[in-house]
Amino acid sequence: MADVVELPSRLAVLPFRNKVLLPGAIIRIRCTSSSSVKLVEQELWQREEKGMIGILPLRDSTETTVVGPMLSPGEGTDLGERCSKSQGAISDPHKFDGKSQQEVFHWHTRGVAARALHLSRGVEKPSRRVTYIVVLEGLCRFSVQELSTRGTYYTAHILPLDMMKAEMEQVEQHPDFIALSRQFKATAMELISVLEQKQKTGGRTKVLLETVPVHKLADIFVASFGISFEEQLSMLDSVDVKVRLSKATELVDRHLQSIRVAEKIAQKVEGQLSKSQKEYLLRQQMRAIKEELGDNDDDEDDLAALERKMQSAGMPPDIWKHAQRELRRLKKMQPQQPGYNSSRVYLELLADLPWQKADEELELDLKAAKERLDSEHYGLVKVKQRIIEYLAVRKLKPDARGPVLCFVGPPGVGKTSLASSIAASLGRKFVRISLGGVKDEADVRGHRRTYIGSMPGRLIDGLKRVAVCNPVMLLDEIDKTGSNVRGDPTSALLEVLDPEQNRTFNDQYPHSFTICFSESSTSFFFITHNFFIFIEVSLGKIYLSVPFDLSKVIFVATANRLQPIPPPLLDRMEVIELPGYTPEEKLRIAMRHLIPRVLDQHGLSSDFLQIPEVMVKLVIQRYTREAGVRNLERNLAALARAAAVRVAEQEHAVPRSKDVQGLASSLEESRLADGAEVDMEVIPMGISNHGISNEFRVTSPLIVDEAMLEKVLGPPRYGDRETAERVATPGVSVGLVWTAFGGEVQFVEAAEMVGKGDLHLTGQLGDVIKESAHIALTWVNFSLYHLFFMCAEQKGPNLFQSYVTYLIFVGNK
Ligand SMILES: Nc1ncnc2c1ncn2[C@@H]1O[C@H](COP(=O)(O)OP(=O)(O)OP(=O)(O)O)[C@@H](O)[C@H]1O
Repeated sequence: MADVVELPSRLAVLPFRNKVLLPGAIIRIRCTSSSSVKLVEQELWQREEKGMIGILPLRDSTETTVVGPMLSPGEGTDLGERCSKSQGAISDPHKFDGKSQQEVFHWHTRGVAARALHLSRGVEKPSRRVTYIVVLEGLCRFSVQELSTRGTYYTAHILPLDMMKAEMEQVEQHPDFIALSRQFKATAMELISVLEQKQKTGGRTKVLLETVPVHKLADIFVASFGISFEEQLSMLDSVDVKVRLSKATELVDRHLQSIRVAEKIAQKVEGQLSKSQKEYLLRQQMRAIKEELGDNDDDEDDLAALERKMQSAGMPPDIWKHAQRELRRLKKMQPQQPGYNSSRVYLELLADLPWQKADEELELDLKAAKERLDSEHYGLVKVKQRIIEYLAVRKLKPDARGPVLCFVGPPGVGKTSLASSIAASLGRKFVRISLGGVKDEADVRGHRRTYIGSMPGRLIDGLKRVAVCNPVMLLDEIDKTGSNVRGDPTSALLEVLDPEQNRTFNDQYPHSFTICFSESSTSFFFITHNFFIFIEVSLGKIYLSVPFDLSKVIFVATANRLQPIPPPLLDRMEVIELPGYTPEEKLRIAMRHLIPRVLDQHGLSSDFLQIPEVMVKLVIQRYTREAGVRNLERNLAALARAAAVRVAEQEHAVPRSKDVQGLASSLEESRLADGAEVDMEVIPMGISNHGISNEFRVTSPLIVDEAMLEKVLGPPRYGDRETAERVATPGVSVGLVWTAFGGEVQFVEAAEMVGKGDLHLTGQLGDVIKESAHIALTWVNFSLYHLFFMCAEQKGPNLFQSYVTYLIFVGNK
């Protein structure tokens, strides 16, 4: 950009309607009107050196205000070299062709000389009209002294307005100018930084700031952003560089502020947009997940469904209030928020608990109950009698505080099935809570709600499963609970069943259970006064108390042994012992109950399999050693499975009716005789599955014999011969022991070893047994014997005798 531009005294003038070209600005225009095409052609296109033209703003004459000297070139197309010094207006200077004469335009008296940087010529088809595209660069200001026409376009006699170099240098020294230019540059720099952040450009503009004289920069900056025509004109008229700088500073600053405000608004809008977009995206994802899970019921709002479920759960009013409070909290939470899930699970639990739902108790028919017990269980006369008494009391006083029955006996003696018979007699649902192996207190009490994956205790879970508040609840294997660092479940059960611990709650026999929620507790925990249970659950810092009426539940407990049950818990229950069965009783149970049940379970009947008494006896003697009948049942089931395979493997035949048989046989015969093709008659096989199963051709039932026993059950595991054989060995004696599995014969083996004369006892022996061995040794007064014991836990006086016998035997040998 040249510092000072030499201007001719006359320039062809291109009118800019409501537009200004400022010095330093570059503009690309398309010339289509005949006058401008002519101007470009003659002044720029046909010249060898780069031409220069004047750009003069032209204002629509909507008002009478005169901006500057006006020219009234008259009407018509060819104005010739006529010129006029009078001020006035022109009718559409672009339309010298005389097409429109209505509009009046006012020429501005100051313009900008412009140099063509680029020219391109085009011919429109099919009119063959010539057009030009011109890239112009604004050079310097001029004032119009005189305007005249040359052919179809205007020319102007002009005077340059820019200062000469020396003059400019002088102004540049002026403190006002220095201050103004500093201020302008600072504002311009700020604008550049803002634009840089937005558009990541601005490097080039910064260079301009350092290299281009500041009075030119003012024009360049103002020209680069949109301002009103009036402002553009005012900028054009600012010939004084100080005025120009201050105006430019003002305009740049205003532009800067407007960018900042726009940015703020944009950020706000963008924030709102991105939030709503995020929500939209999440909802879309949620919908997709639901669809994937097959849970695409969009209309069903989860929480609304939960609320409906809670409403229909029949909670007592105070619990309903508490649940509503919790639901309100949940509604305010985001699903991703910690605690949302546990809160939700908790409410689901409250909604699922059978607060009021109870099975209607049948009118208790004691005779029917007795018959049922007899039909389902062999023997157990005293036990059945006690159950009938229990039921009779309940019949007379349904809300009577009855004891918790506890069936104690070896495995497989019918404890569970007796409890289930009680439920059936009362017409109530039966739920079994297995306490075997429960070592964590939280298993019974439930987990803290603050614990991720927390669950209610087994009792509450059982109630949820059975979905009625008056089931018969079997606390199975109550003696099998152990303790560890996480607490003692037995103590929790004690709180459930021991009235002594909760005397403060109710001296009378209470009829409601309470679940309390407290932070102090480790989890759900039960404090009971008979049927009062308090379950404590932590809920952050909020203490809650939710009572649950469990008075309608009938508790029955089972245990294999009495010893592990803590005396206070034992006191709370009425123990009914089931000592186990003799072989004869087992035989009766097998013949009357087990075999029919096993056959039925395997889809068989006595037509397919028969197990004679003598074989059952053998199974009892040789394949089982138990107080109950569980293994016996298992062995019988193995025989039934073997028989089922055999029957299923047998070829089955669909019996033919007499007619069909006759027809078929005649067809078969004729076919065989002639060797010709026979039209086959298709007989529809409308036979149900049941029908087919009855069509097995059973020639004769399978009768279990000794060979089959060995084939199916393997070689005998226990035998009479074993005892005789073993005691024939020197140093082996027989002792009687009683374990959880019933009475058993155990072998005691002593062996003499070379050594110092110590007594070594091997195996897992209890203190009583160890003591017996030492007493025996002292008594016999022998020095060194080694005993081998084959049982794990044994006791009883007979072992002592065995030791003595064989210590003497070994010593005398
Ligand atoms: N006296 C009996 N009459 C008929 N069937 C019996 C008798 N005693 C036990 N049974 C049967 O033996 C099987 C095992 O009984 P059950 O499961 O009730 O034993 P349990 O004493 O509860 O054992 P565990 O202590 O292992 O739980 C059941 O099929 C049951 O019907």
